[in-house]
Amino acid sequence: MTFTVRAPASSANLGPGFDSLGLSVPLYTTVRVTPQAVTEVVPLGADLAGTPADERNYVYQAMTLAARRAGRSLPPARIEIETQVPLARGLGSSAAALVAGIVAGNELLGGPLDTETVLDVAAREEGHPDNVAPALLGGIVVATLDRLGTHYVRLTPPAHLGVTVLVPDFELSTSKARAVLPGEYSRADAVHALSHAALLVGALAQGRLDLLRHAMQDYIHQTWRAPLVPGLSDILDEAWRHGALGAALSGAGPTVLCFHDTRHATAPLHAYLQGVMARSGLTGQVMDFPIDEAGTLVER
Ligand SMILES: Nc1ncnc2c1ncn2[C@@H]1O[C@H](COP(=O)(O)OP(=O)(O)OP(=O)(O)O)[C@@H](O)[C@H]1O
Ligand SMILES: N[C@@H](CCO)C(=O)O
Repeated sequence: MTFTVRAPASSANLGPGFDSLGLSVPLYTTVRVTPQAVTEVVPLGADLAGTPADERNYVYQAMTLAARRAGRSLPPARIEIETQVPLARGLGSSAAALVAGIVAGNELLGGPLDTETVLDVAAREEGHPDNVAPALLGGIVVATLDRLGTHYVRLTPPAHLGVTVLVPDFELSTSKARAVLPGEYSRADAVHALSHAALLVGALAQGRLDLLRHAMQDYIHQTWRAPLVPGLSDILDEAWRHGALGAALSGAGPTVLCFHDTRHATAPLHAYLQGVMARSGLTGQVMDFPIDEAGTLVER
């Protein structure tokens, strides 16, 4: 019996919540599984043309992670993969592929893993839970990973909170964007980061949209990554003047995320972001989204 798994994109960090905070964005990676006598892996669409059409594919590898955690072997199947999530742009394409694959593998095995275990397998594979947790659970999730498990709180998005993303037309791999980060930080930077991350989670939990732009300040990763993303510094400093409630580098970039109030038109923010792109010599897309609340879904 064929089944389909749909996992959403995500935006990690939200400024100071490095490796620990993220939200779910309604662009989807879809994995369609049909049990059959031999395994076939079929990436569909131009965006996945560069990904392996065999068992080396990241989605298939993720399916085997579910089997390994369950202590079973994966039955053969035809696995078709499609995505709306732009690759290597800071919108969690690898997390969507990973979560969709683990959930698909679990489903193919008859569901031996519960949601907490699926999340833990995904977070351990990615190394941090900030994309995989919202991809699996939807909404806004704050999470941490330790030797005992992946611990999280899922927040229902505050009323009137919408997302505007600027997605540049160039790729930036997470590994490259992590390589520019320092190995150590001063106590002042640590205190700045934890106080802002804590304030941000409190502001999101209480719907304090007025606090977002203050709480989203970050020196842990954005400062170091700014040279890789033309226009980022300007947007972080100025987007609030054009209607953004706060701004951050999305994941490892190069996408930039702004929060907006859904009661107000976003045309001035779009015009500003298009202007930054033009001044920075970039092309790309500016799009508005609600925050996805469903997370990963299985349909039979
Ligand atoms: N649907 C998919 N099928 C196979 N491989 C995929 C799929 N989606 C993503 N990938 C792999 O993940 C890589 C992108 O991962 P990377 O961590 O660099 O960026 P990202 O996840 O899009 O962004 P970020 O982690 O910053 O949010 C792609 O180059 C590809 O190798
Ligand atoms: N927290 C991660 C997200 C991208 O995987 C980073 O910023 O490197």
